[in-house]
Parts: sequence; C-alpha cells; structure tokens
Amino acid sequence: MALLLLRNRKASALGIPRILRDNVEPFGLNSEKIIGAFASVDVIIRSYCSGSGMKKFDFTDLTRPHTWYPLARKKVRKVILHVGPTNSGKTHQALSRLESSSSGIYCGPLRLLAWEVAKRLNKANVSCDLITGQEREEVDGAKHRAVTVEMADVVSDYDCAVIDEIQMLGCKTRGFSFTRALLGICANELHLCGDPAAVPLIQQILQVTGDDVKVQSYERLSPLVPLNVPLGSFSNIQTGDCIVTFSRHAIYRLKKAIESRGKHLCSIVYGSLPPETRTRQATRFNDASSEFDVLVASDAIGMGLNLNISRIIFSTMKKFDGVELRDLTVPEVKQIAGRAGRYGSKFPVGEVTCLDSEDLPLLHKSLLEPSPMLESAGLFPNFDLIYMYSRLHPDSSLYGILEHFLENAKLSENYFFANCEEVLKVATVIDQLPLRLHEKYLFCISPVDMNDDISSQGLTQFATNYSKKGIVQLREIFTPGTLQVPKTQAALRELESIHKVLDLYVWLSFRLEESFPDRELAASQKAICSMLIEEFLERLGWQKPRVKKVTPRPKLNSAVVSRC
Ligand SMILES: Nc1ncnc2c1ncn2[C@@H]1O[C@H](COP(=O)(O)OP(=O)(O)OP(=O)(O)O)[C@@H](O)[C@H]1O
Ligand SMILES: [Mg+2]
Repeated sequence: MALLLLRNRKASALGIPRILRDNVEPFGLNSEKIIGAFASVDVIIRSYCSGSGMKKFDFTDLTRPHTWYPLARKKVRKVILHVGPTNSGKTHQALSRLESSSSGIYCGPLRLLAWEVAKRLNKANVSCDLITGQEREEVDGAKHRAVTVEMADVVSDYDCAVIDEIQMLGCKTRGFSFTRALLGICANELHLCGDPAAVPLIQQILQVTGDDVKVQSYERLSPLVPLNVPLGSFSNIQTGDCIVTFSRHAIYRLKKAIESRGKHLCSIVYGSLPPETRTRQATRFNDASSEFDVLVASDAIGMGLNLNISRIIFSTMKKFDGVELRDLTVPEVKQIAGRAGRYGSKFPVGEVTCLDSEDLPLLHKSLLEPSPMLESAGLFPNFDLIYMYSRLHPDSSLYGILEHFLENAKLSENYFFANCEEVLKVATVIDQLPLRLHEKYLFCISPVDMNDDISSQGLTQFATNYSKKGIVQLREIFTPGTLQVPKTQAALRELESIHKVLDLYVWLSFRLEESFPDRELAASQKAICSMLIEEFLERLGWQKPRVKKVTPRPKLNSAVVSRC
C-alpha cells in the first residue's frame, strides 16, 4: 500500500503531467482544470494518509467526501437554502441573484431547465453558456453558464452558484451528482432551491465544510385547487389541460382518444423523446397562438418547469418503477401537480384532479402530506479514487473494482452508495476490450441506455472500434441519408433509439475529440431524427398504422442491427 503512496509522491515530484495526461485529459479538461483535478488527487492522498500513517490505506473509506474538493474547501461559502412548495418563486429568487453576480453557474436536473435559464440570462444581457453532456453553446465573453448537474464544474471559482431541485440528492441513481455539486462547487454564494424535506440533511452534511448556511422559506405564489370531481370523460377536456400518465403506450392512446373528438390537438412530452423534441413540444403547448392546446405527458414534466397548464389530470396514480407497479409517492404527486397555475402564466389558479373518481382520495391525501424527510445523499467514488484503488489491484477489471467498492465502501450515515447497476452492466461489456482504465470508466459513465438494444449495441460498437483503431468514424455504424418519417410505433421507437446512439456519439466526441471526429455529422443526423419524430407526432401520431409495403431498416449498419 505504501508503495502506491510513494509512487504517487514520486509522481508528484517528477511525473505529475504523466498521471494527469493518462487520467484527466481524456475527459476533456483544460489546463486550469487539470491543476484542480491534480489538487484533488493530492488532497485525497493526504486526507487518506492523515492520522493513519503510511501503512494503512483504504480507498474504500468514503466517510470524508468533502475533502475531495480542495478548491471549495478554501472558502467559507455563503449557502442559502430556498425552500418551499412548488411555484413559490424559489428558483426565480436564486436566478435574480445569479443575474446580478459577476460570474456564476446554474446546475439543474433537466436539459430543459438549463435551457430556460440560459435563455433568461442572455435575454437579460447576461451572457450565459449552455452546457450539457451533449451540447456546448458558448457565448462570447460569457462568465455565466447554465448546465445539467452532471456537468457541474468543481474546479473553477465563481461568485454565485445555483443548484436547483436539490432534494434530488436523495435520488438513487443521479443523487451523487447533486452531492458532488453541493460539496464541490467553489462559489462565494451557493443557492440551493428545493423541497423543505432536504433541509436537515443538507445542514448536517455542511456542518463539516464550515460553510455559513441560512434557510429562506417560501409560500406558493398562486393557489392550487384539488378538485372533488374527476374528469370522467375525455369530452370534458379543456384548453390548458395536461393529462399525465406513465407509459409511452398510454401517452399515444390518450393523445388519440382526445384528438379523435376533433376539438383539441395534443403536444406530448415523455422521457425517451429527444430533448430538443420535448423542448419544442412544450414550447408549442405554451404558445397561446398554437392549435396544440392540450398536453399529454409523463412525469418528465414534473420538475421546476414553467408551462401554461391550467389543470393537471392524473390518468392514473400508479407507476411502474422498473420493479413493480406502485402508488405515486407524495413528492411525485406534489411535483407533478405543481405544474398547474404557474405564477405569471395565463392561468392564475391551478387545478388538479384525476381521470377516475377512485383515485381522488390518494391525490387529496398526497397534496396535504409533507414530503418525508431525506435521510441520506447519493455518493459515488470519483475517478481519482478508482484509479488509485486500481494501482493496488492492477489485475482487477473495472467491474471488479466497482464491485469491491460497492461491497466495502464505508460511508457516514449521511450518505448512501449510488445505484450503479447500469454502470456495472456497461463494465461487463467494456472489460472484454483492451482499453485503459480511464477509457473504460468513460464508456461506463456515458449516457447509454442499456435497456435499449440499439443504444447498448451502439455503445459496444463504438468502444470496440475505438479499442481496435483509436478512431471511430460515424459512417462505420450509421449511413446518413437513410432516415425516414416513422410510420408505425415500432419504427418510431427505433428512431428514438437511433437518436440515442447519435447522442452517445456526440457525448463521446466532447471527451475523446480526436477519436470521434464526426460530431457535426452526428449532431445534424440527430436533428433530422427529431424532426422526423415530430413529423410523425403531428401527422401520424394517433392514426391507425396502415398495413402496407414493408420498408427496409437501413439506418444502422449491419454491425449494429444484426445484433439488435
Ligand atoms: N418575484 C417574481 N416576479 C415575477 N415573477 C416571478 C416572481 N417569482 C416567481 N415568479 C415567476 O413565477 C413562476 C414560478 O416561480 P419559480 O419557477 O421560481 O417557482 P419554484 O418555487 O422554483 O417552483 P418549482 O418548485 O416548481 O421549481 C416562474 O414563472 C417565475 O418566473
Ligand atoms: Mg424551481
């Protein structure tokens, strides 16, 4: 164990750039960030040695995650917790402060929220970049950036930072990114917006950072009225209604049921639609002059968004969560219901009801109950720790290393180990390839959907070609010019999957720039995918599929399709 320390010490005297070149640059960090990243390696080593001498080295000890972020720890941050119900002006208040700061960062859980914030700041003449895993819209001279939380920058110094929907640090899969932003962002002021249920946990977590924490509570700005009468029939649908359901199939069924009455047209929003399509569908619904006056959506609309909804109608109060069909939780009901009657929208009073009367009691009960207090926040070892651990166990696969962390990680009671099932699934595949650890890690944290055959085969193909040749031309896996408007639900689903593969290519191209050189082509094909999907939604979405000649599926080359 001591050997590792000596090796690293030696490296820090003689070979700093080597460790960094091997492990940090591939992630697309600039030199300033490399220094920050190295500082964190150095600090981790010191924090792991302190008190235990050089003999005892336990990288699975994750009890002091605040020490992973040396830059943030140099400051006493002024932390303001903006908490209250939905539609109470929490985000607005934090953004007003961000707008007047000399430099800043907004971190949100959804691309749509980051996009809204970048638009708002730029409109207010505060230049603001938009950065998500797959997008970099940079504005000349910008000192502000709106990002999705996974892209939170923990190696720059900001005047002001905002983390929106902070209660998501309790999320099993994405919570660790919120924890990372909470502990790691270096800013004079850090504004956290969210549910009051997160307050005690955050106060406890920040006790060890020495930050100055204040809580600011909010009340709802406009009323939300739970109705005693269910919708009953689709003939009672009105302009401004949003009907919520949780399966893709049900979304199309409801759209058809509503549109076939000839009075309303529906925009739709659900998770596996391309983000840009979701944005355009939401924008079209928000636009009072558009004929698409009803929204049919999944819980993809359930967080922080400002939509022109007058009434939320739950078509069901149950959701399949991957394991079982369960009742919606109190926070889920409140978040979704909270989209109705947004302050400043054309509907000053929001209403909420269900399709069926039997669901009303659960709706009413959930809206009255406080959300359960958060007990712990997600945590996941960063690459530095995994790398150092791998030096002690050079024969271990990435899967083996992650599994070891999972079994042996020691955490304080404020944290839980993130659910890394998806990462482990990718690791099983990637470990077969002759790649270095940081390359494997990169593929493992990429936004691949391993439950989608085409998406997972796309990842395998990219990683295989990369390991063989070091360069991945998009044309090896995808033939441009072959995309068509889908004519069936199956073809639509396939196009959504192809979009995911192209999206993955763009994501990789931002991190392995020279090896994935066709970003522009991938991005333009992605845009075509979403246009074709939108055309389907507008023209064909609710019509019966016509039984006609079979069209070939030439979009992905045989290497991928043959294994789908
Ligand atoms: N002081 C204000 N002046 C003008 N508009 C405001 C003000 N406060 C809030 N709003 C507007 O009210 C709407 C709701 O505010 P905001 O999005 O900040 O609520 P929130 O509490 O963050 O809700 P959620 O919990 O759903 O994210 C937004 O459209 C926002 O621009
Ligand atoms: Mg908000």
